[in-house]
Amino acid sequence: METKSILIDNVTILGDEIKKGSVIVENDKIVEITEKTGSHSADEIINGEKKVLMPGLVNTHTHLSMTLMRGLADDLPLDTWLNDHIWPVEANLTGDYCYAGALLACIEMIKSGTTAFNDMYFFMDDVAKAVDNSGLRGMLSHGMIDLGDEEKRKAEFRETMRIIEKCHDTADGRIKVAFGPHAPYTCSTELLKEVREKASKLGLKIHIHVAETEFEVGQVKESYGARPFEYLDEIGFLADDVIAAHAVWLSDKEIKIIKENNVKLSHNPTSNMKLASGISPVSKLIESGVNVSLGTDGAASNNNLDLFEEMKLAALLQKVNTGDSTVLPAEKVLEMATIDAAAALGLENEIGSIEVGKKADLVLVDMKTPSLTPFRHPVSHVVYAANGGDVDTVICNGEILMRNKVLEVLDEAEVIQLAEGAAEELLSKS
Ligand SMILES: N[C@@H](CCSC[C@H]1O[C@@H](n2cnc3c(=O)[nH]cnc32)[C@H](O)[C@@H]1O)C(=O)O
Ligand SMILES: [Zn+2]
Repeated sequence: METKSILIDNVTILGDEIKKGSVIVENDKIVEITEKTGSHSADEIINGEKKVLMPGLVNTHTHLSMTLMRGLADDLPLDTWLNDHIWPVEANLTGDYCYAGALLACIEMIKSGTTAFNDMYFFMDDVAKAVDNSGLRGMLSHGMIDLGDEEKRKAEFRETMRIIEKCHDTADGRIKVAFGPHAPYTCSTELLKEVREKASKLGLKIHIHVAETEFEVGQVKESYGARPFEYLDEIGFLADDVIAAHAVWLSDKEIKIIKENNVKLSHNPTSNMKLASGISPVSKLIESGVNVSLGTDGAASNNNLDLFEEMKLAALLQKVNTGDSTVLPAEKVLEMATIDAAAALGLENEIGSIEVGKKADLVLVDMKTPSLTPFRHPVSHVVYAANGGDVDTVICNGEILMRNKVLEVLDEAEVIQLAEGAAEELLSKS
C-alpha cells in the first residue's frame, strides 16, 4: 500500500506536557512527534504556527439525526418534550430523513472539532452511511424501547442484530455497533437482561440513558422497589462495558455501585440544564474514581453539538453547584472530552491523546483570534475561551476532513440544503 503522509509543523501540542514541535502522520496513524520543525518532507504540510494541536474531541452521548428537530420544542421538561413533541415527529422518520439529519450532524461535529461519538437512534444503517461519507469515527446503536410488549421487544432485537451484522467494524474500522436499550423506564427487565447476555457474548458495548430525572427515579422505584442503578445492579445488567448517559439523580449507594461495576458515565450538562433535569454530582463521581466523559445529547435538547461549549459548561456547573471554584479544573475537563471518553468507548489505546502509534484523530485550533489572545495558557483557552468555531483543521483516521475552516470531505451547502428539505418534509407530516 502506498504511504500517505502529513506533517503538522511548528505547532503547540497538547499532551501531559505542552510542547512546541511537529507531528508526523502516516496513513491513519501518528508515527512521530518531534521537537524539530521544518525538517521533514510529507505529502501534505500543515503550518501549525499560532495554532494548538489537540486530540479530536469525543462525544459520548448523541442522537445525530435529531438535528432535524433543532429548535422544534424548547423550554419544556423531559416527559412533555418527549411524549408530546419529539415522539410524535419521530413516528414519521424514514431512513432518508435520518441520513440527512446525521450528515448535517457530521459536518457540524467536524466544524467544531469532534472526531468520534457514541450515537443512539433509528435507521442506524442510514446513519452509518452518513458517518462513512463524513470520514468520522462513531459507535452506533439502534435505540430499543419495548414498554413491556413482547412483539416490540422481538422487533427491536431483530433490528439491532441487523445493524450489528451490516455495520459493525465497517468504514475501515471507524464504525462500531453497540446495543442501545433506551432507559430503565422504557425497557422491560427481559429486554435489559437479554441485552446484557448478547452484549457479553458478542463483546459489544451497551449505551443507555439512566437516572436522568427525579421523575424517572420515582417511576423505577414504584415499578421495581429500587433506584435506577440499584435495580440495574440487581438484575445483573451493569458492567464495565455500559455507557450510561446523564446519571443525574444518584444516591451514595448508587455511586458505589457505579464505581464497583466500572460503569462509564456520559455527563450532558447543557441538556440537563435546558430540560431542568438536574445537576449530576460529577466532581464527587470523579473523586470516587468513576470515569465521566461528556456528551451533548441530541441537537433538539442542546441545541448544538459543540463539545467546547460542553466542556466549559461542565466545569462551571460543578463550580456553582459545589460552591468551590477549584473543582473540575480545565485540565480535567479536557481529559473528560478526550482520553476519558475514548476509554468509555473502549478506544483508549487508539484515540483520545496525541501519542506515537495512536490513530491520527487530530484538531488544530487557530489562536490568532481576538478571543484567544494573548496566546498564554492553551488548555485554559481551549476550555474557557474557545468555541467550536475556532477549530481550523480536523483530521480523522489520517484523513484531512477540514482545512483552514473549509470542509474537504462533503459540500457544506449541499448538506445544509438536504437537511433543510428533510426537516421541512418531516414536520409537514407531523
Ligand atoms: N426504537 C425506539 C427508538 C429509540 S431511539 C432513542 C430515543 O431517545 C430519545 N431521546 C433523546 N434525548 C433523550 C433524553 O435526553 N432522554 C431520553 N430520551 C431521549 C430520542 O428522541 C429517541 O426517541 C422507538 O421505537 O421509539
Ligand atoms: Zn439522549
